[in-house]
Amino acid sequence: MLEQIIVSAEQMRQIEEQIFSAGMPVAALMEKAAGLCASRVQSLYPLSEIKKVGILVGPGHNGGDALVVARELHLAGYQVKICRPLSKLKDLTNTHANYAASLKIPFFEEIETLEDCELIIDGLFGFGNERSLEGKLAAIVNQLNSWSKSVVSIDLPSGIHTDTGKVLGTAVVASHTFCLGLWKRAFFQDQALAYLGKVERLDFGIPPHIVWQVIPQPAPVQQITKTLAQKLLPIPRPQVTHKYKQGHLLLICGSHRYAGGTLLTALGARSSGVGMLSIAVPESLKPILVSHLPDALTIGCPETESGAIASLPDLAQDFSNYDLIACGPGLTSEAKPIVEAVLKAECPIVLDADGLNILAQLGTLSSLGKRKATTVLTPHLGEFKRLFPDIELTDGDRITAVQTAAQQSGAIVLLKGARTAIANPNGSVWLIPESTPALARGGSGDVLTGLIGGLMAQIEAGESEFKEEVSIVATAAWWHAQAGILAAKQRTELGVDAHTLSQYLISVWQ
Ligand SMILES: NC(=O)C1=CN([C@@H]2O[C@H](COP(=O)(O)OP(=O)(O)OC[C@H]3O[C@@H](n4cnc5c(N)ncnc54)[C@H](O)[C@@H]3O)[C@@H](O)[C@H]2O)[C@@H](O)CC1
Ligand SMILES: Nc1ncnc2c1ncn2[C@@H]1O[C@H](COP(=O)(O)OP(=O)(O)O)[C@@H](O)[C@H]1O
Ligand SMILES: [K+]
Repeated sequence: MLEQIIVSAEQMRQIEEQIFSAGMPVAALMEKAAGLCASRVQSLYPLSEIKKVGILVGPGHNGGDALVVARELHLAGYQVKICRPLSKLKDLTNTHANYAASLKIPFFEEIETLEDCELIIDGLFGFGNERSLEGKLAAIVNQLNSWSKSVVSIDLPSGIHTDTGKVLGTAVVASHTFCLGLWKRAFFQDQALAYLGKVERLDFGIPPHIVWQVIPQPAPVQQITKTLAQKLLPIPRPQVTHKYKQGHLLLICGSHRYAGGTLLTALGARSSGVGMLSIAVPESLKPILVSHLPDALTIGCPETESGAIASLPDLAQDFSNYDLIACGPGLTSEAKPIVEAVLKAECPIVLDADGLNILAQLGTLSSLGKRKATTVLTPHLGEFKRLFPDIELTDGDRITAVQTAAQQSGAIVLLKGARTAIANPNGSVWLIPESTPALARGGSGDVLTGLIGGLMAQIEAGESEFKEEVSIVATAAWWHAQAGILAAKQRTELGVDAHTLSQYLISVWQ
């Protein structure tokens, strides 16, 4: 459960405070957290493989953690050296420094003394870091980065802002980061990814009731996990069911110019397992759709001169037949009347690509909250800026930006990126913990739109009471990312074209 929660620096500080005021000694908690760091370091970098470890110690409790690690590694037989650039230390950190010195672990002020070390432990700053690294400290970090050594950062790479993930002047480029206690927001911010390396959370035993004293339950910012995604999947299906009970999705997409995107959206939808898939496309695209998706009901629509959808025929006009409509990929800007009509539907809708661009032109964003059913918007950053020109990404903070966008628009907003973020109008946010740059390819977003539509349609049609749509959207995004990861593992990062991606979706669950 705690694995799912994502906190800000302020919330972590308050949780820590509650633990201390309940009687846990500060030094004991540090011993637990840093003790875990020390044993993880020993399993990742066993003494049989490396001997010399340099420890970078800052003035606060992050430095205290580093000194505990220094002590443990020294006692285990590693050759440990400490670089402590600042003389003034917090009391507890100072006590650990005195003990380490009594063990004859050498202390230095200059980072150069660590150059012959095979591994560096970065305990300069943790979640207390808010100011920019300047002067001597910046020089130390830059020197360390220039060596390209293995670096384990305790809690956060020093110099990374805990909430926004912004680089404060400069920051340590870690090979591993051990996040202590609870996941912090920076781990889900695109701009921090290049600094984090491999990440893991070290659970030092925070009592859940203390967490809930500080943050509301359910946690406003959470990550989607495999367990949760699996739980939200509409399987097993009931024994007695039929196709319309398993969700009827209407896709409205495509134009002469963008036939491929239509196919990819449809393939994404098909892989969701949706009971019935109807696809409204320009008439001339019908043969190609039918040849690739014989299982779908393809509805040919009258076309404009340039091959965009001009109007919707009866079959695609009576929206009451559908559990959900996904609309947008490949429409071109000519399909304005189509998007206007879709916005009037009484069922939930998903808008992507040209659907979003048209929505931005219509200027009706603020009326989405008045729709009877849920609206899901799935912009990448460019579309996001067009849709929400007033929302600034202050300090590059994508999490707050998407949260604001959902609250402003009354829609579920999914902001695509290396770490996709999904926000609900009530303020809650879901984050996708891992993905792959293999997905940075034309068409992978189309696959996602279809998948979200197909999965949501099944949930809408289903009998389950639990229909928290934002978590279904997050499940689809998690699934999409996992398919990318799996495909990249088997085919390299170059082998994950969008069509291949759609074929890998179901393998995620096999
Ligand atoms: N999560 C938890 O509950 C636990 C946290 N512990 C450790 O405690 C850390 C937080 O400790 P602190 O609150 O002491 O904070 P930090 O150790 O992150 O550092 C804060 C200190 O550095 C100074 N400082 C911050 N940025 C600076 C800059 N750019 N230039 C110069 N000085 C700067 C501050 O004035 C303050 O004195 C965590 O990251 C973690 O490593 C563990 O010891 C125990 C459990
Ligand atoms: N560096 C990256 N790491 C992980 N996922 C990425 C990365 N770049 C893009 N993606 C994912 O790929 C998809 C791209 O979607 P989009 O920009 O709409 O492309 P398209 O319109 O060509 O389909 C999104 O789901 C996004 O999250
Ligand atoms: K650190």
